[in-house]
Amino acid sequence: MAERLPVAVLGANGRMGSEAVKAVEAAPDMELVAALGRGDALEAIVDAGARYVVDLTVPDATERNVRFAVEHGLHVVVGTTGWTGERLEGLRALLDEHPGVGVLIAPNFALGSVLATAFAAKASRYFESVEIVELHHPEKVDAPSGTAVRTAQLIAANRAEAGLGASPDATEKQLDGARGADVDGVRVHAVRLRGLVAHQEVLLGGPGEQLTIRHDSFDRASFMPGVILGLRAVGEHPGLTVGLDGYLDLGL
Ligand SMILES: NC(=O)C1=CN([C@@H]2O[C@H](COP(=O)(O)OP(=O)(O)OC[C@H]3O[C@@H](n4cnc5c(N)ncnc54)[C@H](OP(=O)(O)O)[C@@H]3O)[C@@H](O)[C@H]2O)C=CC1
Ligand SMILES: O=C(O)C1=N[C@H](C(=O)O)C[C@H](O)C1
Repeated sequence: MAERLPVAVLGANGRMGSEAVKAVEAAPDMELVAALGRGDALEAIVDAGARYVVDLTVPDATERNVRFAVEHGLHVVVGTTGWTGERLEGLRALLDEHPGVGVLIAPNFALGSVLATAFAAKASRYFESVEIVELHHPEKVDAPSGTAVRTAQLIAANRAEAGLGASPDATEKQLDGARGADVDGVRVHAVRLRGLVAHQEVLLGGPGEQLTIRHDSFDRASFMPGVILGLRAVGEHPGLTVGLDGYLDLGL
């Protein structure tokens, strides 16, 4: 039998990390060799013989964790949010110094969400107006969600390619925040509501019509196939990949 992938999970006591621990333990081709929480020394993942790391921590910790893993030659699958353009550039430069190491930064591991984002980006060039509403559980510490930021960036890039600019908006007076956040010219609205897990709607409007592209994660189990897929593929994709779609042939 082939050697099992030795995996360490960071953020192992969190909502996502605890699910990832179970998913790795259940994967026949993987072995969970370390499960670290806040305050545990990162050296433990090296001592445990991990070759793959999953980071599901907090925006303030993820950059340090990922850089540590890359510097030690470990492949990393990252679900944590907070990866600004500047952080990504820094990581790209570090990866150039460590050829062969792969990092996947996946704003969303749910296949339906990855598809919804891809569909929305494609559709956005055919509609005059587009706005994003993301809806999450009230424990979420960041807004807007990483998924919404990524969706807005891809929409803006697709619209720019098609020669389209920002959606029309005659607003002259507003209460602060009433029109949401501006991400690359796309308005993003964040809802935090008890009972929700992770949801997103992209609203596309044209004369006399609306297309809504909605995805719902009702349970964190929805993210686990993507985490496992990422772990199986990351070693075959040296350098930085942003978005699980980078490992999927979506044909879009
Ligand atoms: N890509 C995707 O598909 C998804 C991504 N996410 C993202 O994943 C991240 C985690 O979300 P969630 O699980 O809900 O958050 P939680 O707050 O439940 O979990 C975060 C965990 O990280 C721990 N932690 C903090 N700092 C460190 C550190 N330096 N080393 C190790 N562990 C640390 C925390 O410890 P303590 O409990 O002691 O504070 C906590 O247990 C968020 O950024 C979220 O947006 C969430 C869902 C899906
Ligand atoms: O914090 C969460 O819960 C989620 N975070 C990710 C994000 O910010 O996009 C992914 C998903 O939306 C759940």
